[in-house]
Amino acid sequence: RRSSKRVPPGSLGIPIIGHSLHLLRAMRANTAEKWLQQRIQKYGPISKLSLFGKPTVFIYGKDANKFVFTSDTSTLSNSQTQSVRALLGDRCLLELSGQDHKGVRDAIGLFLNPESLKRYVGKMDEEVRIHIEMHWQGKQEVKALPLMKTLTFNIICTLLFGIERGARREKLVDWFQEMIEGMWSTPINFPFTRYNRSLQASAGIRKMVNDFIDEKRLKLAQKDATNPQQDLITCMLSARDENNREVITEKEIVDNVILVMTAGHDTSSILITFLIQLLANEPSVYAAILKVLSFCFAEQEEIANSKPKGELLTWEELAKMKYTWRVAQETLRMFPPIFGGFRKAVKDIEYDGYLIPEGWQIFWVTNMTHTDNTIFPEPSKFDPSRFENQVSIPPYCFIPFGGGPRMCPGYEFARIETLVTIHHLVTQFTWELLADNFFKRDPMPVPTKGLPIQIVQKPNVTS
Ligand code: HEM
Repeated sequence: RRSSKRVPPGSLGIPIIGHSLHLLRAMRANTAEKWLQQRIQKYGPISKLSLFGKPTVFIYGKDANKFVFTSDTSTLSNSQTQSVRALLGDRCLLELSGQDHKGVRDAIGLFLNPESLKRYVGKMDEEVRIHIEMHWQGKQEVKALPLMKTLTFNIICTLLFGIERGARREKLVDWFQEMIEGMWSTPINFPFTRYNRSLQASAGIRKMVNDFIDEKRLKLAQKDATNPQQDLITCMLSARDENNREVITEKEIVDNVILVMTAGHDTSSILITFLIQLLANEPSVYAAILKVLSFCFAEQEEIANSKPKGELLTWEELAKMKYTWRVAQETLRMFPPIFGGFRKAVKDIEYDGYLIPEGWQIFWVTNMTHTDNTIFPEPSKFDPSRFENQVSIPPYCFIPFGGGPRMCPGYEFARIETLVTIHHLVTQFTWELLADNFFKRDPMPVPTKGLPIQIVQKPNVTS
């Protein structure tokens, strides 16, 4: 029986196209928040529209976030756009629910829980040092965004998947960039469309990941892998039920390798890029930031000076980088890499006096609570001290990593790679911006020119 409630106000727009082009255009012009604010003014806090071919309800605010992140699978399921599903695969975590979701998430979590991550800090540090030696030292100008993408991709390849440096890794990174570019595109599959190029890149990645799986399977059979949990692929291959049958199918391994690589490198690279932008040595432009920069520098310098030159960072030292992490959190508040996401109503839902019909999408947006001045006073001011007392921030209001059972499992991983990278950058270099700091959302926020910076290496560097 249908509820007597009515669906939220708004219009579903032109069939198929709906409001997707409006939203994508606003994101590219960096006016998506304004576009949504106009909807709120016109229709109120809950309204209907049509996005990526589906009727959708846009909701925002603390209660809306709580509803999205904590509703169980009998009410809401995860929902991706058609292009995301086609590119990442229908057995990746984003598509799974209930026990299927839990099983795969537990396997991935084996690598991403803080206990395991403690072991990775030194390796992560090595990767960052190699990267700085190859791409920063001896240079006067660099482009931060592409470099951070290379760094975070290399970290994931080495640490999580044990994929060695070389031609294959480089091919893989090219395909990833190509695939990601079409992820939020209109799914029109004709030769030369963005979506078509992404699909081709995704097929290339799939083939390569299948080859990695074959190699790791062989090593496992030869008992070469003394520690079956040494990388994520080997671990998923080793997972067995009581009858010694593989628990995770080969397709699930492929889909989730692609998901973790996508979710894990683009997001962190954007966070670090925005941190580099904020910590630029531009006192005339960023007088307020100068204080942040000097606090951050003092914290990192103290850690660098407390240890012998060349010694790798430790988990305990990362725990001391409290101020730097607050700067990163404030960066995530103002420039969340993930703009928002979708869930699907599994049944007719009554929400806030309205009916959300079964099958409709629900669109949640990070920025709307991050820039709400009742939660974060003076939201356009960059102020890391907001995070000094974490409990003062109400639950479900700071949501760069989502929340609830689907909350980003890579949170700690991202924290470690951000802190290690910023440690080396601020203790070894100063930098100035070489272009304006305008950015667009594509769909993640990216500085339009890739953030070119002029760098100066500090004398007597302690690294
Ligand atoms: C600054 C860095 C990062 C940000 C801002 C971020 C943000 C997010 C967000 C908003 C979600 C969706 C949550 C939801 O739908 O409720 C998510 C999911 C996910 N993230 Fe991250 N992420 C980051 C880094 C990482 C890293 C480093 C990894 C892996 C190494 C990772 C792996 C994943 C996975 C696998 C999911 C899907 C979880 C699920 O559906 O159960 N992320 N992330």
